Amino acid sequence: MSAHIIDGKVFAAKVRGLVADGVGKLKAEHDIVPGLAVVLVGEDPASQVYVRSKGKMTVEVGMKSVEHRLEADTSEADLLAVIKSLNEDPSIHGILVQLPLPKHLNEDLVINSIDPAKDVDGFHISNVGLLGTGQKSMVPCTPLGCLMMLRDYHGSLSGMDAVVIGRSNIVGKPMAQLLLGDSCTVTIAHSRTKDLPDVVRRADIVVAAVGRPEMVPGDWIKPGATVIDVGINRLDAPEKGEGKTRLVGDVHYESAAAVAGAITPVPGGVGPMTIACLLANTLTACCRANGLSEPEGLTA
Ligand SMILES: Nc1nc2c(c(=O)[nH]1)N[C@@H](CN(C=O)c1ccc(C(=O)N[C@@H](CCC(=O)O)C(=O)O)cc1)CN2
Repeated sequence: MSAHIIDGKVFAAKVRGLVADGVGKLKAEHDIVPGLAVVLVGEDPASQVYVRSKGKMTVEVGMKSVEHRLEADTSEADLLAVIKSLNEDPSIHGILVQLPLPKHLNEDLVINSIDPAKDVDGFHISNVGLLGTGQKSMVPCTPLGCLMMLRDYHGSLSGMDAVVIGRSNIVGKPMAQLLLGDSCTVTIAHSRTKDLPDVVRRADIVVAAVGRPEMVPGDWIKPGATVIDVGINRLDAPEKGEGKTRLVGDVHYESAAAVAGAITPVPGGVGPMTIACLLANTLTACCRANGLSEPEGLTA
């Protein structure tokens, strides 16, 4: 058996197309342009790439893009002042602080200083609480992207057994809430879970978000299950040349693809959906801020 490959690049392009349509309609009917501000502190190379991509794609879908690049030693007070000015700026509907932040900054404090209505990452404690209680919220981009791919592939997820491996605030916990919201029976597994292979073997849906390269082998996967690999791990690849690297997920792709019904690759799976969902969330935030109906198919 060979799994269906869920192509995140193609799916993300479709989502960005829907966002661009929504942005065009807002402009034509209401003369409103959604604005997204991204704040980057420091020079983490991967973060710089993601922030550049976010800015480029924001402009491509017709939105206003603002970038604040701050020095690595920026004080908490200065960062909070930037966020305050963005909270008060009516042309900005979405604010995102790129993570990870340098160690001297308190991530929770910084995130919770963002206006929850503009918190397009869905990390603010108010949005976490709203999602956890099944109320309308901003939903974290990576789990939202996973949910969209699962719904697109399966239609209804109702009654399916889902295992989320990983309990981070950014992916594992919100992913579990979203699957619960779609009536899955959800298990959150983590480093202390007993008999992890057996737990995973029971699942119709496996979401791997642990950050450990190729930790989940194919013989943990139930035949026909759907595997969503959130991991992005960079390994040395001397076979490609000196200093070269290759990306792998948290799932051992070849062995898992041999038994799964469907699987997301790395790269080209969940990753591209993260930025597409950020744009979708910005459009949603803009519609909500203006009392307009939300775009269809772009929210949880
Ligand atoms: N404030 C936030 N910070 C971070 C988030 C987030 O959602 N909000 N997520 C990640 C980084 N991230 C976006 O910010 C992100 C990660 C990966 C990709 C992606 O498209 N990956 C590609 C591979 C890219 C590569 O070659 O490195 C793929 O998987 O195909 C997009 C966005 C942490 N920080």
